[in-house]
Parts: sequence; structure tokens; C-alpha cells
Amino acid sequence: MTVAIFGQRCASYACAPADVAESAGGRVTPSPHSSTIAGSIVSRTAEDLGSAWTGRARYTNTWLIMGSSARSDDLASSRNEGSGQSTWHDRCAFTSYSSNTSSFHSSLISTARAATAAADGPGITALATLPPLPKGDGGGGGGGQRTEELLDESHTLTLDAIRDTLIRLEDSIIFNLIERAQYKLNRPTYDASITSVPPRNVCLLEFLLRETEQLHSRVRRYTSPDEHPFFPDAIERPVLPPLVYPKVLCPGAEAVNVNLAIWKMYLEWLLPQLAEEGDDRNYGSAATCDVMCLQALSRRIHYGKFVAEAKYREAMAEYDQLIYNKDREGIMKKLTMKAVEDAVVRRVELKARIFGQDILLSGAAAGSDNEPQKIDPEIVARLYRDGIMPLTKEVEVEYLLRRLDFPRTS
Ligand SMILES: C=C(O[C@@H]1C=C(C(=O)O)C=C[C@H]1O)C(=O)O
Repeated sequence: MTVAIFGQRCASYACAPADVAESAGGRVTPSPHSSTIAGSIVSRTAEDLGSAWTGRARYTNTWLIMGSSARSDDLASSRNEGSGQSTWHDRCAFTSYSSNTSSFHSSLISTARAATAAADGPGITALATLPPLPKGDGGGGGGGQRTEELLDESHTLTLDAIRDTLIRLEDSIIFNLIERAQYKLNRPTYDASITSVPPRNVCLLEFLLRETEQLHSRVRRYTSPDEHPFFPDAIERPVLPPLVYPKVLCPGAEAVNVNLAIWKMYLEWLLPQLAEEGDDRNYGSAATCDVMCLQALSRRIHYGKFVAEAKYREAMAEYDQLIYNKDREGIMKKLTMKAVEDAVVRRVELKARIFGQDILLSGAAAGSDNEPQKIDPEIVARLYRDGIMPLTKEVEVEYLLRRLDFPRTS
């Protein structure tokens, strides 16, 4: 899949083919065929999640933040083992975080940090780049097809170019949020005990996101360095020949995947603010919008890797020192641009206000200031200030901490 990075075709580090599909940031059920368990386990109870919605502590919840490495051929079998297992749904219980931003913020960051720390296990080298089938295999997987090389556009790795892309991604995020906001909260969409979809018996959203990722992986989506699966164990061998991406990011970038924190932010914090309480039975439509929102958020937040690389190249010596000293706080301080962040918040709030209006044929915006908007601009501002930007910076820090681990080959 040719993906727009920096507003053009993708320029990034080449993902070396490997014969394992590694997981980073998603829950993976250890399969009998699993080669390694590179995971760390975080246990917590449903009360921790503040499951006000269910009104009962339904499960002792074990989060396998980083799971086993399963051979791609084993994935199909491990997918079928799922009945009765606890799922991502276990993390879906809506909470009262919406009224307590700072406690949510710290929980979010620690989830992101734990996920990326766990991702440093052995062999986390290729999240989604599966080897092509041998020549002559006509059944897909790029058999017999030529590997395509993308042009090296690493010269577009300037902060200005990257910020332009981030601005464009704002539009995608806001429009997707507006789409989701037209439906009620529709809690059954996130409750595996109601919308229990076989064979894993998961909630509708988990089912749809997993299946979407699986399908998209077939057309190379997750071989692109700006795409990160929520369910790395679901990805399959592409039907297209591999693309070789120009080297922009360091190889350690592949281990940084904060999708678990993004999932948590979306389900536990954003959605209850965004969608009106209630049930309109549009579970499929709501879940489809959720998938779009999650993917847009994930792409924006993981773009932090490119931001970090650009910043690093502008001040290598200073960053080297901080990285060498593993000075996480120092790195965070150095890469934080308060004035840029304030401008981002102002801009997204304005965009949400404008995009959330109906436009009359006269060219004017319909309605008065008192009329309800399609989306509350304050929610979008808060989302950026307390969710998106902190997680983007977390990605930046995690990336930079790995920046010196690999000698550059170009
Ligand atoms: C993305 C950047 O890095 C940081 C993160 C920001 C963001 O996520 O929007 C904004 C400013 C910086 O604190 C940047 O400098 O543009």
C-alpha cells in the first residue's frame, strides 16, 4: 500500500522480511505453536477500570500487553482457540475518567510505556512484513511478483513537512469523530456478553477491528511504517509483492506501538464524552465509525516517530547525550514545543467548530451559536491536549530512546 507520508509517497526505513509476525502492543493468545513469550503481564481487576457501566466486577482482568510471537502460519489456528478467553473487551468498561482527566492521563501514559517496554523482547523486528511466497505460488502472497522500490524521499523529513501532515490528519480525525457522534453510545457494541461474536466471542468492535486489520494486511497496509495494527497477531501475508521503503526511521521504531493506550483512551475516555448515552441499535455503524476513529488516531500518534527523527537530525549531539543517559525527562523537555501545542489546540477547536456546522447554499453556515453542533469543539481540544499530544510525545521519547541502538546503514 502506498501511503502518504509527508504529504507524498511514503519514505521510511526498510522493514526487513522476517519469518515471524511479531506482536507489539496487542494482546495475543499464546498458541501451542508460539515460539517465544516476550510479554509482560499486567493484572488488574474490573474495579480498576471503574466498570460503572456493568455495575459489577465481572472479571479479574489480565492484560497481556505484549504477547507471544506466533508464526504467521500458526495464526489461523490460534485465532480459533479463542472461545471463552478474556478479550480486549475486558478493557472496554467505560469509566468515570471523563471527569478526572489527570488520573486518566497518568494511567494512559503508563499503559503506553508498559506496552513499548514490553515490545523490546527478542526478535521484535518486523511487525507486519511477512515473506513473500516462493515463486510460482499463484495463490497470492506476491509469489513471482517483483519487489517494488519506493523513491527515497527522506529529504522531505523536515519538521515543517511533517507538521503539514499532522495538520491534514486533524481533518481526518475530526470528520471521523463527527461521524461517530451521530450515533448513540450503543454500549452493546462494546460488551462481549451481548454482542458475542464467534469464534472468539468478542465484542462487536473487537471483531470488526480485528477482521478489518486482517483484510487490510492482505493489501500491505501494515508493511508501511506509518501503520500500526491493534491486533498484530491477526495480520496475514500480503497478496501484493513487498514494497521496499527508503530508510528514514531507525529499526527500533518497529517496536514502538502504543495502540493499547489509544484503545483505552478511546473506549474509556473519549467515547463516553463524544456519543450521547443511549441505544439506537446502530451497533454495526457505530463500530465501523470506531474503527475509522481508532485508525486515524493511531496513525497521527505514531507519526511521532517521524517528528522525533526530524528533531533528532536537527540536534544530534544534544539528543545523543540525553539518549545515552537514558534521560527520559530531558528528552521530553527538549522535544516539547509549548507554543506549537497551544496552536494545535486552538486550531483543532476551531476546525471542530467549523466542520460541525451545516453549510447553506448561500455559502453561510447554518444555525446560530446556540444551536447544537455535530461535535462539541471542547471535546476535540481536550482530546488533543490530554490524549493525542501526550501520546505522540510518548512515541517520540520511546523512539528516541532506541535511536542509538542501531548503526545507521544509510
Ligand atoms: C509534534 C511535535 O512535537 C510535540 C508534540 C506536538 C503534537 O503532538 O502536536 C506538538 C508539539 C511538540 O510538543 C511538534 O513539534 O510538532
